[in-house]
Formats: sequence, structure tokens, C-alpha cells
Amino acid sequence: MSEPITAHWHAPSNIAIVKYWGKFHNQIPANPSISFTLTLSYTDTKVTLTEAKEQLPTADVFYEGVEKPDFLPKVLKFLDHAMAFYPWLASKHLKIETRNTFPHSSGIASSASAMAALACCIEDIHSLLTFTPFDRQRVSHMARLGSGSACRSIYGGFVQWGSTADGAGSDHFAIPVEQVHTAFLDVKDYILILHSGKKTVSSSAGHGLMKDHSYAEPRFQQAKQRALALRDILTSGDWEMFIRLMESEALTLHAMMMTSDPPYILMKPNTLAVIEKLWQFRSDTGYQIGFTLDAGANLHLIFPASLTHIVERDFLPEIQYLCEQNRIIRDCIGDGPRKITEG
Ligand SMILES: Nc1ncnc2c1ncn2[C@@H]1O[C@H](COP(=O)(O)OP(=O)(O)OP(=O)(O)O)[C@@H](O)[C@H]1O
Ligand SMILES: C[C@@](O)(CCOP(=O)(O)OP(=O)(O)O)CC(=O)O
Repeated sequence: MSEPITAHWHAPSNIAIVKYWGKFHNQIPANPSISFTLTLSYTDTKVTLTEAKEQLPTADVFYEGVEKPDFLPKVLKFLDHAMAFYPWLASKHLKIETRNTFPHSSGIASSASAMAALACCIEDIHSLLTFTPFDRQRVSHMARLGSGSACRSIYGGFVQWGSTADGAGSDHFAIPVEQVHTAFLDVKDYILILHSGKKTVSSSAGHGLMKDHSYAEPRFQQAKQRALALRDILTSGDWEMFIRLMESEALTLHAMMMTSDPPYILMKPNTLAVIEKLWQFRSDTGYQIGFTLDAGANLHLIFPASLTHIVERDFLPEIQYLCEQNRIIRDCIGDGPRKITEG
């Protein structure tokens, strides 16, 4: 290999409705999860591959044009795993130029979009080197080893990771949910930026705290049932049931954090303020607008596109002042990763 080889991809973040929270060795989830993939919240990653002398892959990460050594350990761990799929990585150096369109480490799943984008770049280079087709299932499998939720970002729409009692899905890679009612094809996710700072406990540490958690077993059972229930709801198009399940999942996730040993809280006062205002608004108007939270303080407002004008006109003016610099990412369900061709 004389000339450097490059690959450039955009991979979106995703928002889980049934949450992955707890895992076993080698990134095997304790329960199945179902998310939908976003559009505007994505990672843009370009990888330039050159020869190196070492027997393990080496890398430099440049985030928004500046070298970012604190992102390197996660990337190197990921490359270490990836060698099982791509032995040629062993003697290579990767220059990784990357940026996110949203704040990282604050509960908007930047690790998901980042690892998905990197996995797409590596698979793309693999297909160039070996003249084989781009294999999405392998990308999802590999992305999982970088960050569990990343395996879901490889597909658009609603996506399941982890096997369910009906035999669907796999613990090793994600699959798209096929049976989705038209009522859920145009879902909006307005991400209210209530706290863009780095969270105090990472998701990986949070998963670790589920190991000896008093409520771990009942929680895993609940999530297993809810993954099945959510697939039925997605088929039926029932927004009321969808919101009930989604909000309980978000609050259960945070309840697990509050009851861990040691306990911790990632919500901020404004997170609760928005939830109260949303519940009041829903009870006053009857509009099917719900919320979910990831492992962070920022709130995801979830609703069908048909309610966009109601949200914009009647609800956002009530809560926008609670957001940092009034910031809202007006996101929606999307199609998954995209290869960027230069020039
Ligand atoms: N563009 C990127 N390139 C490489 N690594 C990244 C990038 N963005 C984020 N990361 C990695 O992901 C980590 C943040 O993930 P973490 O799980 O702590 O928080 P998060 O963004 O809130 O995601 P999640 O919602 O999945 O918890 C960063 O510390 C970094 O290691
Ligand atoms: C709350 C969640 O967002 C947790 C995501 O955890 P990560 O996928 O970030 O964890 P690691 O596998 O350790 O990288 C719920 C979800 O996305 O399902």
C-alpha cells in the first residue's frame, strides 16, 4: 500500500425507547433494546490509513481539527477488537478526523454515532482492500464492540438490538424493525439542551453499576417484556401506549442510577421542570407529545410530525427559556449512515 487510503462517513446518533442498561462480558446486553435513528445529530468521521511498523493498530484523533488524546483510549480499544474482523489493521496507522453536530458526553449518545462512523469507515476500507461488498451486519457487530448502542446506528428507522423471547434479534448485532405503522414513520425528536456539560458518570460506568444492583433482575425482565410490547405498539400505531411505555423507560433508567451503589443523579432541575410542564400541557390539550431521556440531563421531546406546529406554537414558548442559550436540536427519525464522497 503506497498511497494512503481514505474513507469518509456520517453516522447518526439514535435514541432508545426501550433502554439498554446493563451488560455482560464482551458487550452482550443484559436485555434487548429498541431505538430509532436520528438525522441531524451525527458524527462526521474521515479515516486516513497509512502503513506502520507496530504489530497493533495505532491512531491519532483530531476532534474539530484539534488533537484529542482523551478520545484515544476508546478508539484504540475498539481497534483492538476490530482486528478480529480485519487482521490487516495490525500494521496500520489511522488518522481519524472527526466532529459531532451535537455536544458529546452529555447523554445524546455521541459514543453511538462516533463508533458507528468509525466502524463504517473501516468496513469501507476493508471492502476496498479485499474487493468484497460492504457488509452492514458485520459493521453493526463491530460497532457494538466499540459502544453497545452504536450497533443500532448502522440502520435507519426503528432498530432492535438483543434477542427477544419470540426469537427475533441478536445479542451480537442490531436488526431493523420491519413492521412499523405509518403513524411512526415521521417521528420527531426535539432535543432540548438543558445541560451540555460533560456528565459526571459515563454510560459504561453506569452499566457496570447494574452488576450488583438490587433491582437488576426485575429490571432486565421488565425490559425484555417491554421490547416485545413496543414491537406490538409499533405495529398497531398506538401513540398513547407508545408514550406511556417510553416515559416509564426513561424514568426507570434514571431510577436505576439513583438506586445504584453509589447512587448518582444525571437529571438537572430544568429536566424536571420541563417534564412537569409537558405533563400539564398534555393533560390540558390531550396532544400526544411525550419525552424520553438518555443517560444525561437533556430531554428528548418525541411526537408525530403532524403535531410540529402545535409544539412550535404552543409548547416551546413555555419551555425554551429553560434550555442553554435557548438551544433545541430539531431532529427526526432518519435513514442511517451515509458515505461521503469528496469533491
Ligand atoms: N467524534 C468522536 N470520535 C471519537 N470518539 C468520540 C466522538 N464523540 C464521542 N466520542 C467518545 O464517546 C465518549 C462519550 O460517550 P459517553 O457514553 O460517555 O457519553 P454520551 O455522549 O452521553 O453517550 P451515551 O448517551 O451513549 O452515554 C467520549 O468520551 C469519547 O470517548
Ligand atoms: C442510556 C443508554 O443510552 C445507554 C447507552 O450505553 P452505551 O452504548 O453508551 O454504553 P457502552 O456499551 O458502554 O458504550 C440507553 C441506550 O442507548 O439503549
